[in-house]
Amino acid sequence: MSEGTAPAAGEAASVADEAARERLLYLRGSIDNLDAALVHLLAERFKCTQQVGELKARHSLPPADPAREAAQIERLRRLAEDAKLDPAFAEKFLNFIIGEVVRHHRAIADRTHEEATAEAAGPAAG
Ligand SMILES: O=C(O)C(=O)C[C@]1(C(=O)O)C=C[C@@H](O)C=C1
Repeated sequence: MSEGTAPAAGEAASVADEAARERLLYLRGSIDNLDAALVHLLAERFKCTQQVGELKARHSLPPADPAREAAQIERLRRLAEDAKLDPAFAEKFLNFIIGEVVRHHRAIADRTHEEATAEAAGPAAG
């Protein structure tokens, strides 16, 4: 190439750097969208489990159901494998979420029990 038309080595590198920066920004935009979707999905899941916790507390059902959890984990590991996601990670993630749900269930059960006890004791004095 004749002098003056070929980009200098430094110029080529900065074009490549610029393309890499654009690609990084593009990918980060998708990551931000996916993180937002995850937050919304989790919020909906916790809305459901809140109702499950209240139902369980009202009917004196145990907060945790290990058989159900085992079935969920087996199913999620299968789905993860199909989706080329590490099944061990999927299992850890589900266990983390369920652990939090069970903690909420226990708090709801304690509150429900306290309310029922107070009601059975009759109107408070004073
Ligand atoms: O399905 C239930 O019984 C729930 O309480 C929900 C849930 C879950 O988060 O998926 C949580 C705790 C149980 O051990 C099993 C499953």
